[in-house]
Amino acid sequence: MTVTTRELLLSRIRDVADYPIPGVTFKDITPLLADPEAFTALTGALAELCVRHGATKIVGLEARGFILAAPVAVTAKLGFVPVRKAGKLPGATLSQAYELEYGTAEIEVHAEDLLPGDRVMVIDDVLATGGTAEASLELIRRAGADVAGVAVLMELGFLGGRARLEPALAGAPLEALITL
Ligand SMILES: O=P(O)(O)OC[C@H]1O[C@H](OP(=O)(O)OP(=O)(O)O)[C@H](O)[C@@H]1O
Ligand SMILES: Nc1ncnc2[nH]cnc12
Repeated sequence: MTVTTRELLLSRIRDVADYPIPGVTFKDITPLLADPEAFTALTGALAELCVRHGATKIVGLEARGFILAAPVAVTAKLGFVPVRKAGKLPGATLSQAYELEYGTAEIEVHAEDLLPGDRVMVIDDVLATGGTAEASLELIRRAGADVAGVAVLMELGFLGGRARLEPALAGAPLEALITL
């Protein structure tokens, strides 16, 4: 990704103070999505990382992760598997509980959508504490698939998510287009 593309993405992210809790600056990506040049550059850069790391399948994390992961999967010509918040998927699921920057949550996947032999790249908008990504890697491995890596638009470096995620990555790459 060029420096200009990184600057374009950075310039389109909006800071919203004190949301959803006082003291937390929320990084709103909607202005970036609304700009076709920035959105295309973003999905192209993430798709390139998926191909570079040999992914054969894309996992997107509900909800903001879906916005990026679906166009990335289409661009990279790979299948897309949704990891959803608990209680949303109709079939037999694997579940994983985890702690968020603000609260706790549980995510699920249809185990049959991930197969032994799949090399899965996880796509999300933000890596904050790393709890969501960590839980998704657990689900991928429990389904019998391999982890190709994790790629996010933004890493909130000051929250230490990279260090938390390291054991679960087990040598797989964590890619962030922008680190704040
Ligand atoms: O690294 P973490 O501390 O786990 O935080 C990052 C996660 O938090 C946000 O999702 P959120 O659960 O707020 O849901 P949303 O996508 O539905 O807004 C974001 O989209 C990531 O998935
Ligand atoms: N500070 C933050 N901004 C945007 N998304 C987030 N997800 C978790 N923390 C976040």
